Amino acid sequence: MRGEHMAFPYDLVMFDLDGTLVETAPEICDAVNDTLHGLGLPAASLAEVERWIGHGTHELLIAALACATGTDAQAVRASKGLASTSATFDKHYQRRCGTRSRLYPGVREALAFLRTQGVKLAVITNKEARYTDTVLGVHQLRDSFDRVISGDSLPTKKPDPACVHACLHAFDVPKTRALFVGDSSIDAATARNAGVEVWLLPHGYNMGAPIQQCRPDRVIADFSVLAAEA
Ligand SMILES: O=C(O)COP(=O)(O)O
Repeated sequence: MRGEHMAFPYDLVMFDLDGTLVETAPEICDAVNDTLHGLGLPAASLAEVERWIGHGTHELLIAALACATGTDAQAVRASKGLASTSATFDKHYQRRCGTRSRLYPGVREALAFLRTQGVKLAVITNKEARYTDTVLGVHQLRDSFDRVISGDSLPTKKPDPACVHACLHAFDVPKTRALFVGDSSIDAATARNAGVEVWLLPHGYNMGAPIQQCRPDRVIADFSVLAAEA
């Protein structure tokens, strides 16, 4: 039931970052191509980069190098040059962060609204913490969340449910009062593994597959739906 006197039905909302709160692929693509160009390798397309998002930025770099060199991820992982290429990419990505990323419409308003409802807010991303921090910083989002868990914050990353369990435990919220909002099959699997409800947005990065295939509890068109729930 909805109505102006109804409270928001969750005490904790956990958001994915890339493709959910922030459109990050264009500047990740720039940083990848800065790196590939420096190695004399062919550029990646934006569509390819969008498909590689989901398992963390280091995995994305490995996928890009495999594609550009015509090898596979295993060969790239075993290659001697990976550490220095990774360090080069790191510089490029830190420099590119904030140049071509943008918040999706309604994000700031939805977060502000949920705050007024006393809802605890978390980011759960597979992005490494050093990049998560830069992206949240350039978009003035660092103070918007009660907890941020990145791909290297815990011994495991999504779809392992440990990240969700950590938030439930930190805020003493039962599973039934927690919601995961994401954009991919990884987010759907994380939420299911943790036993919490999952809503997915169709505007992000789902490795090229339609979001309906993930069978979320709901597909939501945009962030206005979050405010409409109260
Ligand atoms: O960096 C990635 O590949 C994934 O990030 P996400 O978990 O925020 O979608």
